[in-house]
Amino acid sequence: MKVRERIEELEYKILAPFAAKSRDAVRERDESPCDFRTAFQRDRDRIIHSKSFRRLKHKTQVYISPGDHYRMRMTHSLEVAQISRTIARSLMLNEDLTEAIALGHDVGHTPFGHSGEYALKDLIGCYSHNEQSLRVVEHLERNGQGLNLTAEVRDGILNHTGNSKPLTLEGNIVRFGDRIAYLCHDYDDGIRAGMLRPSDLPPNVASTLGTNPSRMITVMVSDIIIKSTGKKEILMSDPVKNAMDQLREFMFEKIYHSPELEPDRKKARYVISKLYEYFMKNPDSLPQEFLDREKRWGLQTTTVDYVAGLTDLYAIKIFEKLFIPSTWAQSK
Ligand SMILES: Nc1nc2c(ncn2[C@H]2C[C@H](O)[C@@H](COP(=O)(O)OP(=O)(O)OP(=O)(O)O)O2)c(=O)[nH]1
Repeated sequence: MKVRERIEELEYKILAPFAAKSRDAVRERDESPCDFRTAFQRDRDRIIHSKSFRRLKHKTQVYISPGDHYRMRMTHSLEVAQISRTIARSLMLNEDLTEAIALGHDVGHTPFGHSGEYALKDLIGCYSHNEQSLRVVEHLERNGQGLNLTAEVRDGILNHTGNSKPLTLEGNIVRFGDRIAYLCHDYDDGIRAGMLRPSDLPPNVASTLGTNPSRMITVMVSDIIIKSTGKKEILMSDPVKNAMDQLREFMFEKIYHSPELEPDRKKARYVISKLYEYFMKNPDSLPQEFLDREKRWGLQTTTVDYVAGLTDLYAIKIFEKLFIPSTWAQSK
């Protein structure tokens, strides 16, 4: 019996009845299974080895061009994976599936975080990073062939945010894991940036979740585990959910929509708009790989794919080269 088959059997013996089982997973296209790794382990590994995942290390979470101790999207994805895996393992759900969804959930994020996303939305009428993440793994990675992931992982990536919920409990864990991770690490980074103090927290947040970021994670994670054990749903108790919602409102006011960060957000939107407009007018300047895809997807989608895939650093570099040639000349 192969190692993978043994793990697949173990999943049936050990995991909760509602856990997703890797033996039942179906890929986009038929493919022979790996001898050692289950389908979900293999999906996780494919995501880790993808270019889009590597680029997350140079994509903004909240602060543009921050110091080394601030989170970028890569660190965010790792923290979402850590939090989500703890919850999955404690509930005897499929940890590998949870990890694959968590690591892949943001691969479609634009440069400059949500500012880049809003810029593209203004330009083309619709753009959602979760839909783009799915597009990346289905149609853009591996020179357009996609990663051929399982339906469970793709569903979790697509539905990690927004109104429709993932079909698996593992996907629903990542929805919570994402929020818990970003609220706590952005709060931590906000303190580091001198934009927040623990004493600024609304009293109900401080008394329910505490004021230390790691304590906040523990409170929310434990609450989900206690509330969801033996259930067919991923739940959070009302008091903790209310405190989490209040923390989110507080973070929007103090950080995500803060006037202090508006100049950076404005610059980011400007860079993205200029790049989009430039490549729409000069498609021949797109890299060959994208030009090849234009025939299938059309110019607008191809330009969006290119601009959305850029890292912050690379977007700035191209912007300077195209629009501020003197800066570009000096940097050479
Ligand atoms: N949701 C949201 N997040 C923002 C905004 N501006 C900055 N951020 C930051 C806060 C978090 O670090 C991160 C949240 O974005 P993500 O793509 O990680 O989460 P997502 O939009 O899927 O979360 P959600 O479903 O809204 O809780 O981006 C904004 O206008 N909306």
